[in-house]
Amino acid sequence: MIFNVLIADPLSEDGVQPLRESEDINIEVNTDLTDADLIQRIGKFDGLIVRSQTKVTREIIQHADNLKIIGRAGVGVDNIDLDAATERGIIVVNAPNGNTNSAAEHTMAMLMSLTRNIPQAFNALKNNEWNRKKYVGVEVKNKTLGVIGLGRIGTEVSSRAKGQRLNIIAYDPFLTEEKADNLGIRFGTVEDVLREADFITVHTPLLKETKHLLNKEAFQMMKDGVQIVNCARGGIIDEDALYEAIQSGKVAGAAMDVFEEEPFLDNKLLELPEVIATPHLGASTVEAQENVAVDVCQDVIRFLTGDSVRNPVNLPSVPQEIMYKIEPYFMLAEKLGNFLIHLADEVIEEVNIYYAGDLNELEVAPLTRNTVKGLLQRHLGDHVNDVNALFLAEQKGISVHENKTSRAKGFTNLLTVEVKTKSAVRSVAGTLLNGLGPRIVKVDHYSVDFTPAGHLVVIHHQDQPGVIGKMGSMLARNQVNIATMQVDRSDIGGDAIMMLTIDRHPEQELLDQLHELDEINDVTAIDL
Ligand SMILES: NC(=O)c1ccc[n+]([C@@H]2O[C@H](COP(=O)([O-])OP(=O)(O)OC[C@H]3O[C@@H](n4cnc5c(N)ncnc54)[C@H](O)[C@@H]3O)[C@@H](O)[C@H]2O)c1
Ligand SMILES: O=C(O)[C@H](O)COP(=O)(O)O
Repeated sequence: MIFNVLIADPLSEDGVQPLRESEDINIEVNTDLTDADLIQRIGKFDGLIVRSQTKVTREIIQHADNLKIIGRAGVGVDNIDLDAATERGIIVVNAPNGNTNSAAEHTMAMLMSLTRNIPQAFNALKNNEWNRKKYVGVEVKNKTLGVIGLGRIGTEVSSRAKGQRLNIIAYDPFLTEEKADNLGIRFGTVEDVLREADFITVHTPLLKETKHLLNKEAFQMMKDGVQIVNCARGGIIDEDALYEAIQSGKVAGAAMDVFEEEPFLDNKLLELPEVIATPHLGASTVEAQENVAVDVCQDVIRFLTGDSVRNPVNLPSVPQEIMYKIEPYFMLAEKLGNFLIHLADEVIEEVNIYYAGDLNELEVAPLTRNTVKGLLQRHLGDHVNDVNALFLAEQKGISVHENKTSRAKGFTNLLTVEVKTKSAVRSVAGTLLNGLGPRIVKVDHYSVDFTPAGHLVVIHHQDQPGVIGKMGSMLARNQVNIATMQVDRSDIGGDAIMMLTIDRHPEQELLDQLHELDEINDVTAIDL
């Protein structure tokens, strides 16, 4: 199968080259598409790669009938409707590390330009104005830099700012006093940062909680003459409030790389001499663009050719060394889900997944997604995948729980899936046998041992002499060959199970005839 990938924003050729060379992928580079063009054309693409310019809206995603992956060559994914992508089972990947250094360097350049009026002075000079008095700046040494958001870029900025002898106070919901001590910075609340800093730089994503984080009230809390830097995302600062704070003299200046509306042109902030700005250039270096293009294109290739991705945004990221250990269990998890859904006659309300033995030691979230995918596939078909399995389960009112235990009842690893419906609890357990692949070893409380593949028949019957013979003759009369067979019972003469693997799909009529036998309570055919 050949996959079509659209590159909708300019990307470094270093990243694009491997896509071009891939035998499995056809690329189209078209960086001039309007929203309407995209809506019209997106249907034929399996992959879409963008930077921050293209807005991948819900409407575009709704028209993306074949889209499997959206790659963002950069960090921020606020230009992509993640919920819409997840709901449609489209994986979103980004390139979170490739531009950290460039963004941190740009932040420092902006801070230093701001404090020394470099852009304004240069501009004046260009206009033949030699004015040394007007452009007197301030030193940063021994002043306090407030950092809001101490992730990759915030941390890099802090370490560079320490080199400028700035004292750092930072707030991040994941920052502890201990971590701050190790970084040689001070830990504070947002209010501490706002009150104590001489310069404030924001490095958070744009989220509901960070939208207008720096607003009128925040500016009021700040020191008089504070200077602000935003090289993260437009919208973290309320631009109207900033304008007023500068006009009132509360804020002495601002350096902005990102804006609420981009492109940022004809904006009143640009009329203020205290504001310096760049057109979203934080990641615009040769090195950063090579890095992010390579990272995102590699992930797109990996995904489309069946490998696991390194930087998923709408799936928890699992380190390679852990992925390597759990990947062999993927098929087992999915098959157990596929099998079990056939035993549940009513609407599933709850799924419990028990990880035992070796599995107890592993990060099992991807296995849970595969199990749920297997369960939902019977009714939702290909619409369900790793990305949306848990979302769809939640949407259908099914609660999913993971449980871990070291006791694997004689197996080195045991994966048990249990579903609860209004009136029943059904379960199946499987293991991965060295060299033999996945095996199902328990159906409800019965012990069995079969490969979860091919045409399976589960028969619940009464443990009486002659049942197996009757069943065998009936299949023989219908030209159905039995490949493997397992029998187990709860007690002598009590409820029992037969697990058959047969060589072809059985007709419903045959299943009905089996069911009509007095000793047989239930017959379920399952094709895996
Ligand atoms: N200007 C550019 O060209 C450019 C380049 C790269 C990245 N960026 C942007 O810079 C920002 C940071 O990128 P990063 O790679 O460091 O991301 P990151 O995920 O490593 O760090 C973001 C940090 O913000 C913190 N955070 C979240 N909510 C917060 C809140 N309410 N208050 C304080 N902290 C909060 C998170 O805990 C996290 O540590 C993003 O918005 C990204 O899109 C811009
Ligand atoms: O979030 C990012 O990575 C930056 O904002 C860079 O955006 P860009 O790819 O459009 O330069």
